[in-house]
Amino acid sequence: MTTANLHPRLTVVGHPLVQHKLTLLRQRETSTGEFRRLAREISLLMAYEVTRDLPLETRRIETPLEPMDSPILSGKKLCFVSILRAGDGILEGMLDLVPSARVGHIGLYRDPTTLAPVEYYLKLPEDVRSRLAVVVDPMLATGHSAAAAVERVKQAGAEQISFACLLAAPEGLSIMAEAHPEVPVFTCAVDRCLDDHAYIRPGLGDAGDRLYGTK
Ligand SMILES: O=P(O)(O)OC[C@H]1O[C@H](OP(=O)(O)OP(=O)(O)O)[C@H](O)[C@@H]1O
Ligand SMILES: O=c1cc[nH]c(=O)[nH]1
Ligand SMILES: [Mg+2]
Repeated sequence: MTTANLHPRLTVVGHPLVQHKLTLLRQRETSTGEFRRLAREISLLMAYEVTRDLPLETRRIETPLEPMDSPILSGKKLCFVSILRAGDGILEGMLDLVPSARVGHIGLYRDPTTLAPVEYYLKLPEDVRSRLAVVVDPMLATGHSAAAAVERVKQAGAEQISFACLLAAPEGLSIMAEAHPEVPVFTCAVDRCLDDHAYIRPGLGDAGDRLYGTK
């Protein structure tokens, strides 16, 4: 099956630096500090892809030598929405590239038995509706957390929404295609499948635990 069959608006970020860093990130022996650093670097590179279509306008400026009309980002710009807690490992890198972006947080965890997302926190910027909202989480596994987070952002009035993750399972992409087919999804890789505990295989393990050293 090709990736286009899994999701109509899927981008796999194939840049060699991203792919190299993703391999290091996946490795069992990668330390917590190194994992956090790699996730941040990959996210910065992903932010470059995610923002590729931001609209530009022209501003009259003066260089030291003469005036010119030069391109500049137009209107209200970006809001990153992190799905706590592992989303914060992506947020840092995206903010490195776009330091002025607004930030929202959605606290979600997967119920270990039902795997349904349980919401425990929500705070979005008031003007999220006039920004491109980029929902971030390293893992798109069953897809239920991402689908629920995007739904929340839609309820807040946002009309332009993207989702960015490090790894996606085919199952999660199908759920996103069903629930939010118009929302572009960016990932660094589409892995083989989910296992019996809904972990992505081959995957990278538990992203939150690896980012924060909690296991
Ligand atoms: O696609 P899904 O099947 O919904 O799974 C993906 C979710 O699972 C992980 O979070 P987790 O529940 O482990 O919470 P954490 O970030 O607090 O560790 C991950 O960061 C996603 O949010
Ligand atoms: O593989 C997975 C699936 C869900 N959450 C993770 O952190 N890893
Ligand atoms: Mg986790």
